[in-house]
Amino acid sequence: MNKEGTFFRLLKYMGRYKLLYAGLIITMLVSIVLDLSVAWFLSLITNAAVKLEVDRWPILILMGVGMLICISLIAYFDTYLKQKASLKIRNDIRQDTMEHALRLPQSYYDQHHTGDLLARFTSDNQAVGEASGNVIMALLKNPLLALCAFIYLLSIHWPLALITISIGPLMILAGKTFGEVMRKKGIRLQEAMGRTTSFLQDVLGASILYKIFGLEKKIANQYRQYSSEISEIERSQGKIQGAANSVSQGIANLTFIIAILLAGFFVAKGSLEVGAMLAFIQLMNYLVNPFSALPSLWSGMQQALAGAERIFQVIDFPKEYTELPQESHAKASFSELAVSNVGFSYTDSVDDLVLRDVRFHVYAGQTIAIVGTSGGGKSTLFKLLMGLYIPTTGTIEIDGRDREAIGLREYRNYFSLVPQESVLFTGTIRDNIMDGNPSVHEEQMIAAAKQANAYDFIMKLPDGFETEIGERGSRLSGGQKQRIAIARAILRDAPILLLDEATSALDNESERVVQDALTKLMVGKTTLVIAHRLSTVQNADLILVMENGQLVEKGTHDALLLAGGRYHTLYHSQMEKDEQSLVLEI
Ligand SMILES: Nc1ncnc2c1ncn2[C@@H]1O[C@H](COP(=O)(O)OP(=O)(O)OP(=O)(O)O)[C@@H](O)[C@H]1O
Repeated sequence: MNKEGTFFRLLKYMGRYKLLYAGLIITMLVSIVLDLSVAWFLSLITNAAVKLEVDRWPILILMGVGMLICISLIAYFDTYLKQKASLKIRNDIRQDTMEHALRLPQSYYDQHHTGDLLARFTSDNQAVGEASGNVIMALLKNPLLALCAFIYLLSIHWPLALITISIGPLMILAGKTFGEVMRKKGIRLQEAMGRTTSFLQDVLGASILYKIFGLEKKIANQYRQYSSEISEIERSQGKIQGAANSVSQGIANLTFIIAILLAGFFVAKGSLEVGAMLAFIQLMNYLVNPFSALPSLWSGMQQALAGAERIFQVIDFPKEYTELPQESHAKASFSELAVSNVGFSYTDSVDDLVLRDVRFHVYAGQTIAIVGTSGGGKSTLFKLLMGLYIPTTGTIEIDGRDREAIGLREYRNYFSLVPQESVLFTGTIRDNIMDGNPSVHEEQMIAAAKQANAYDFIMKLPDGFETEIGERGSRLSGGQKQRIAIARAILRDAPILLLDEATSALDNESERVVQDALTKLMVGKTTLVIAHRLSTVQNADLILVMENGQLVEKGTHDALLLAGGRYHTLYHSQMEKDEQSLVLEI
């Protein structure tokens, strides 16, 4: 997107608050009038002093006090309204970004680091907020104030006014030159911020890992590099800002000196009053200052546009749903899941397929086990079943209808998932269980916890169901987290259950309790289970053996053993390993 496009999109957000901006324009106009009246007031005082008109002082004092009060009031309203506009726009953009983020396809999250996404919610959002309040209003006010001051100057002494205005084109040129460089630096800075946030998120969320592996020094060095990169860009931004200020101040001071020398000369020649000269000097401030502020304002705007561009990249990424889905309700039942000729590539290229010609049927109430070597495509198949990715070739149909015909949200309502390591949200145990179905009653929630073998341990916690579980459940053991996730899945009550090696990360005792909870969860459901331990899948109605993205065998445990193929080899090599480890343990 070009920067004009970005700017107009930002303007649309501002357009939502027309009244607020109308108020800001009014305060801006009043403040311009007040600024100019200060010049006029100066000339009144000076002329009264030169002409020894002492009797005019009471009225002049009253006028001065009146102007001071007005200036203070306007300054208050101006700051308040700018702040309000900026906060409202930041809030709107934040919410739009979130609504889009929630509808982004899984492929976005696989390709982007969440830390980078976070930076777009925070530092980019802040830059945009600054631009839509202070910066844009200053960019409007400054040229207008300069124009009004110029017209006033013309009425005082036109040759002097023309000399003074010559500063304008020079300042605009400086503003454009420095602004463009600042924009590029701005983009680099925001990207570096994104990288650093990603790094911090990884590291701070894995304190155990760096402590155990002694990675502190390595991480500190890496962070030094990230931090130095930010400092380096900020330093060079500082240099550009410094150069912009110095050039603009230089031009401003030069114009100022020339104009004052000439004004003094005209006063000495008697063609200009002393009061007019003072007013002239004050007006010159209003002409020169806005122009000298222009380069840095322009570069601030460019930086904000760089931030806005990064936010709009998220908002423009093709999303899964047009509307934010409503609270989802699991489907009551289903009859048949048909996977036909499914091929899939993460890169959308048929040369890069990680699944090839996968086909099988699952009927209501069956338990299907998916086994095979690492990297064979088991988890990818689950992602396709859950509608996180679309098959590159072939179809997945539930009761004769595919994902598109059913509608994505409704399609996902057929499924419930218990992954290898369950993801819980920061909050209480109750919040996490109720995520399965927020509309159930207390008794149903407790029953689900009991069925998931979680009730006893929850009751032993000081706050029971109200216990805060820490970041992603960090205050719970692996087995406890799995049991909370199972209680959540019980409440969801979806007809198809996907178990992705749900007990593989647990020790024997914990595995037994969780497996028991899973068995209860599986009652009356259709279950697809990814399993590494072949001993756990012997009772499955159908076992699918996957290798290199293909279904190399399928059948029951007994049939596959009899067939003496891949499953037979896998099974026996695992049995041997188990026996060896048993001997070692003894
Ligand atoms: N998001 C992704 N982007 C690109 N390639 C991926 C992605 N996820 C997985 N892959 C690749 O797809 C292939 C299948 O991976 P998948 O995770 O489905 O295997 P798996 O059978 O579940 O393995 P494991 O048993 O080790 O978990 C692998 O070659 C993997 O590198």
